[in-house]
Parts: sequence; C-alpha cells; structure tokens
Amino acid sequence: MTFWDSSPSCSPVRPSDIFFPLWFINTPDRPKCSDLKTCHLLGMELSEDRNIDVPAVLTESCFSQRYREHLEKVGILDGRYRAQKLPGGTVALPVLENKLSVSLVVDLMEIVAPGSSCREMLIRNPVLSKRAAVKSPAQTLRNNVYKLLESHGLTWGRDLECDLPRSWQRHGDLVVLSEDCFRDPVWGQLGNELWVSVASSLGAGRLAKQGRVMDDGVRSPNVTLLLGENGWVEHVDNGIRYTFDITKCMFSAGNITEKQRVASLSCHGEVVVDLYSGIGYFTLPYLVHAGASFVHACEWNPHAVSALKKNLVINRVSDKCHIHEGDNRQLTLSDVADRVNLGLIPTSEPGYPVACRVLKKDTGGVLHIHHNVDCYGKSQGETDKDVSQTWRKIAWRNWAELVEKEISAMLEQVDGKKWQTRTLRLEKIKSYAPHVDHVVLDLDCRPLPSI
Ligand SMILES: C[S@@+](CC[C@H](N)C(=O)[O-])C[C@H]1O[C@@H](n2cnc3c(N)ncnc32)[C@H](O)[C@@H]1O
Repeated sequence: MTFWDSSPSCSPVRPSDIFFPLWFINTPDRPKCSDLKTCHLLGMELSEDRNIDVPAVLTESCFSQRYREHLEKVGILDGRYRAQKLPGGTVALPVLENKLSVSLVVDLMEIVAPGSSCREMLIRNPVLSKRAAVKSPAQTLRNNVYKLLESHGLTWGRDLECDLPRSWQRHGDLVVLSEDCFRDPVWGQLGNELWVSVASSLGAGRLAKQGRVMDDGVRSPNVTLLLGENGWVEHVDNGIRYTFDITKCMFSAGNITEKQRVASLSCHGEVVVDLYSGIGYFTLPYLVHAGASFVHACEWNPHAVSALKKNLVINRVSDKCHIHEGDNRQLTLSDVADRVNLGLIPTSEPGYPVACRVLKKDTGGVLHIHHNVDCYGKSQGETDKDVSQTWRKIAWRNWAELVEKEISAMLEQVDGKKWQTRTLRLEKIKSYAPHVDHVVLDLDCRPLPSI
C-alpha cells in the first residue's frame, strides 16, 4: 500500500504518516462571482476577495469516481466546491473541514479503491460547484448590494446585514419590500443605484416598500414606490381580475377564504349592498361567482373607486353595479337589499344604521358583519394557547349576542315593527394579534309578522 505524492522523489508512506504537512493548489481561473469566503452572517455567503483554503483528498483520476461516491456516502464530500483536475492525471476532491481521518484514508485506499494512492491537501480558492453557484434571490441581493456598497467605498457591517430585506411580496413585476429593511442612513448614499440593484437581484422591474397600513379611514397602505413609474398591479384570484394602485389602495391577502366563501354563496336574483367595497374584494365575487343580480358598492377612497371601476369593466360586470362614491352613512338608498356586506375592520359598527335602512322591509335579509373581537381573558392556570380554545369562542359569542340585540333594536327603530335576528354563522378570518380575532358574523334579519 502506498500513499501518493506528486513529487517523483516522494517515497511510499504508512498510514501513520498521513499527518504530513498539507500542500496547496492554487486555482488559476478564479470564479467570477468571487464569493468564496464564507462569512456566516445570517447563514448566507458573503463575497470577499480573500484567499480561502479548502481541505481535499488527492487521488488518481481513474479512482476519483469511487472516492467521490464513498466520500458522499459517509457525508464528508464538500458539495459546495468542484473537484479539481491536476496536471499528471490526479484529482482533488474537496472534503469538509476536520472530517478526514486516518481510518477513512485507509478505507479509501484498501476497500473503496484498492491500489489507489491518497493524499490530504488544501485547494486554494476552489471553484464553486454548480449547485452552490445557484443562489437564492436573498443571496443574490446580498452579494449585489455588498458589491455596490464596496464600489462606493462604504463599509459592510453587521448593522447593514441585519437591515437587508427578509421578506417581500411579489405583484407581477413589482416587488414590495417589508417595512423593516433599508432603514440605515448609509443606504441613502447609494441613491437610485441601490433600488436598481435590489430590483434586478429579485427579478423585478419595479420596487416599493411597505409601511404601516394607516388608520385614516381609507386604510391607506402607506406603500412607497422606490423604482418604477407607477404602482398599478394586477392579481387574478378565483378567476377574478383585480387591478389597483398598490401605493393608494390596500390589498388584503388574508381575506382570501372569505372571498372564496362569498363566491360560493348562491345569491341569484339578490340585490347586495357592499358598504365598504374597496377595489371590489367582495363586490366582484358576489357578481362574478355568487350570481347576485345587482350590487350597490359604497366607497369613499377615490383611488379605490377608480380601481373598482376598472375591475368591474375587466370582469365584464359593470352593468350590474352602481358605485356610490362617498361616505356610506350619507347613502340615500333604503329598502333594497337582500344582503349587506359590512367589511370594515376593526369594526363595521358605524355601518349598522345604514345596513338596517337598506335591508328590504318586507322580507329582510342577511348581514355579513366583520369585526375584530378582543378575546383577552383566561382562567387561572390557563396558558395563552388555552385562551384560543376556550375564551376565544366565548368572546366571539358574547360579541355576536350583543350585535343580534343591537341590530334588532335598530331595525325596529327604522321600521317601526319587530324583527328577529339570528346568528347563521360565526367564523374567524384571521388573528390580528395574540388576543384579537377578525371574525365574520352572518346575521339573519327577518321582520316578524305584525299581530
Ligand atoms: C378594509 S377595506 C375593505 C375592503 C374589503 N371589504 C376587504 O375586506 O378586503 C375598507 C374600505 O372601506 C372604505 N370605507 C371606510 N369607511 C367608509 C365609509 N364611511 N364610507 C365609504 N367607504 C368607507 C375604505 O376606504 C376602504 O377602502
């Protein structure tokens, strides 16, 4: 058995001699991405133009495939780097640091590939394997931003690392970055180049950044356009096209189950009043899928109104909808609706009087009331998790009972007759905070026959 060495004068060695000084090969064609120095901040690779050395085993090329398979099987082949062919018909296979042992080398030479020779060495600046060279968008973004920063003579640091975006939403070619990124004033020094680089790293043409949805009555999204001419985007959801300006109108992806439920209702021949229509999140499913014969859509945000108009046209239902632009509390309609949608959170309460007014006096109808229920409260010994199981449903129920009474009193006031209100369904849409649930109550409201 011999250990192989590239030097012709090298003499055979015994396994115990395996710890001879490591030698290096320097890879001449440095990879273009030059991001070989792994700097494990947030688990991603960082570009650095510094030399790195990776341990490897060297053997004759005719044995390299068997070596590779065995190293892979025992889990020490370093898949981040390519094997290196050396002049003289040898191949260096990169291995994970501190994993090579004498017994493994003996196995390689005696069992895996008898007759082979084996030597431990270091590869300087190895070439990334194809798999490792394929980067996630987050890694690409990080590397590109790092290079840009360097080209401006600015210094990379942990603060900037932590200020990179961790999440984003894609709306076609427009990417909206989360609120918690690019807050450091240093980024300002990169000007528009930063946004061009971020957009191209994420494969986007336009870029925007999320702020907090504002409690300004129109639920302004507070999205700022960073790159691009405008914020108009399009979504297709359950066969319905929604277009809107993301910087002017909110888009609530969390309501998707409720939109689907509305779409599955059978509303043939019904007139619906959507008191908080926005861009048509519920108005459109009522018309396109549920078969409503007409929808009165109320909306006071002019940007949402212009999006709603477009959405009615592109979904070919504009002849079945009238938009009441302005404050729905001033609505002059009455006695028209079989169904009223009250989709405002944290509460649709300001819409109760108008909802009672628009319900058909003779037959009544159904109200779909959205509300954020505060479920706080727990018994001794209960954990936060238990709260969801017990108190949540009690809190929803308590709220629904109050609404039943409130609405029946309002209906009586509007109509002068007695009404019966009954909960048909009470479901959670999503949680807003640990103790706050967005729920929808379907309330059946019927006038009682006068005695
Ligand atoms: C939360 S969005 C609802 C959109 C849709 N219903 C949903 O849940 O996705 C509420 C919409 O109601 C509108 N709005 C709020 N108060 C209003 C009022 N008094 N009159 C008319 N529109 C109102 C806002 O401009 C906003 O577009």
